Amino acid sequence: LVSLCVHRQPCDPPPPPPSPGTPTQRGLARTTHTAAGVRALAEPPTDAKQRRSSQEDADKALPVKGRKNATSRKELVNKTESLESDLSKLEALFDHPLYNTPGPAVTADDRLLKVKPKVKTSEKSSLMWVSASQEGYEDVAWNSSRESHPPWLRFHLAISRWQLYPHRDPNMDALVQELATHRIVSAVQKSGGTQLKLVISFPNYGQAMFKPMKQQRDDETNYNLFYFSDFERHNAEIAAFHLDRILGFRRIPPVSGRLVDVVKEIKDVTTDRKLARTFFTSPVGNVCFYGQCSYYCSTEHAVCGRPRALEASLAAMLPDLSLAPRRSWRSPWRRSYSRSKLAKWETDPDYCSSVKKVAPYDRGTRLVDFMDMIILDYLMGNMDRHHYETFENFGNDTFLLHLDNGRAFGRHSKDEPSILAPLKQCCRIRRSTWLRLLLLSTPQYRLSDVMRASLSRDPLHRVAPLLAEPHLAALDRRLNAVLKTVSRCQKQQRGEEVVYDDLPHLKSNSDPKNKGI
Ligand SMILES: Nc1ncnc2c1ncn2[C@@H]1O[C@H](COP(=O)(O)OP(=O)(O)OP(=O)(O)O)[C@@H](O)[C@H]1O
Ligand SMILES: [Mn+2]
Repeated sequence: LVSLCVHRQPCDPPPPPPSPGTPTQRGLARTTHTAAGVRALAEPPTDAKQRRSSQEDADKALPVKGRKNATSRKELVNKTESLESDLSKLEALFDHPLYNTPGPAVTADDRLLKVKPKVKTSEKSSLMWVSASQEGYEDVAWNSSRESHPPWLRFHLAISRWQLYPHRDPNMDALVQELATHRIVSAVQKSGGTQLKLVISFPNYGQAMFKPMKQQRDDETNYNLFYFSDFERHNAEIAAFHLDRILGFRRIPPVSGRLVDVVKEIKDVTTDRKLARTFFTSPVGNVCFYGQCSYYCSTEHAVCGRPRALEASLAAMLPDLSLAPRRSWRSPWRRSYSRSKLAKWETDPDYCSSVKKVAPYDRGTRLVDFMDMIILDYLMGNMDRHHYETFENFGNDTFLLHLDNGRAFGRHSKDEPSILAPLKQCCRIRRSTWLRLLLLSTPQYRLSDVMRASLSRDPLHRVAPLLAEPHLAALDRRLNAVLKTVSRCQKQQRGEEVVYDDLPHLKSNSDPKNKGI
């Protein structure tokens, strides 16, 4: 006990409320991290937990400290070695030709935003952004040279018709670093949507979409909940970005995890009075807030710091709608969002043939782009893709934005076959996607290993792995199910090609038996 007190950090939580507590207390205790330490001891140790636990968790094992430490060191070495091997798999994956084949040439019309030179040639600078400096914001002196642009602006200027950012984007580290560490000068609620989220601003005028941690990372979604009642997960937003990049899509805006001080970085800087009014201190001394939204914005559903530190996901903001309007498309395989009714696609096995006849699914790559999206959703168990968006400027010939992934990674013990219905019914897949999936099913590039490696780079990995091992194992299992679906399609081929050939020059590698591609 003495040792526990000595090692307690000032930011450690106060003890959990007495059990069972009032419903509100129970809810608050759940949203704080008080249960995490206890659970961590029951789980197999991981490298991150080992590092973090050296003080707090090892203290709890005092009587057998010496012996425990010896085992821990060995396990730590093993874990470090296996993470290093996963990281080299990830590097090798991203070096693979399937990630480095040149895409279609990008012309000026294929850029989302254009830097227009000033009309008056008499002026010295070809372009200057000039801002009336506001409190907390930096004075801006960017010109048309790329070097002077902050990471968020480079991100915006690099968005093309085909992807949000290039493979091995030289701007990625700086952009993610900005999300993870830059000073927060403002935080206001984002209107629209069902659950609480904030728009965060940085001194260089960059912005991020903030989603708070609402439940423990490895809490499985209750089986009796309809998917549309599930809480969003901050770690799902983070993991979805990593998965989308590993699949080679690059259609999710970059996301970083961050531990935010809810007082200093939200309450003290917000100009949103409606938000500020919802802050309170919980019975166990944690600072909580709940904001205003159409669901789950009440004291019972507050998000709480520990006592002020709150885990959150911060997604890079897309260019403002006034500069780059987006079009929202209703998914043809949308769920009925009713507790009793089924949607047409659930009862009509020939549903795809009618979809294929109507624009925009009747030409171009829209149908196979849609298949890419549902494959991503199946792998991460996201049933909430009722709509998707595209950039209006690009018309119908463009990639689909995979926004809003907060309801993914809710269950690892169950796979949801209905998410794959479009693939089963249409039997169509891009060759490049299919080949990358085959690659990710081989031991050299195993999906779970490269995901573990990629996620280990997120700042919140230090607190605990972003995805628990059962979620990573589920990715491999689901990947096999996707590949089986494609094989089944090929066997029952009815005169129509299953594989959409977007890589004619890689045709020789398309034999599924040739897995070592
Ligand atoms: N990174 C981003 N940059 C700009 N806008 C975004 C970004 N991510 C999401 N949005 C926009 O904000 C809207 C709401 O975000 P999101 O869908 O993630 O919230 P939500 O509360 O889960 O919404 P819903 O309840 O409708 O599912 C989206 O429809 C999208 O248009
Ligand atoms: Mn949502």
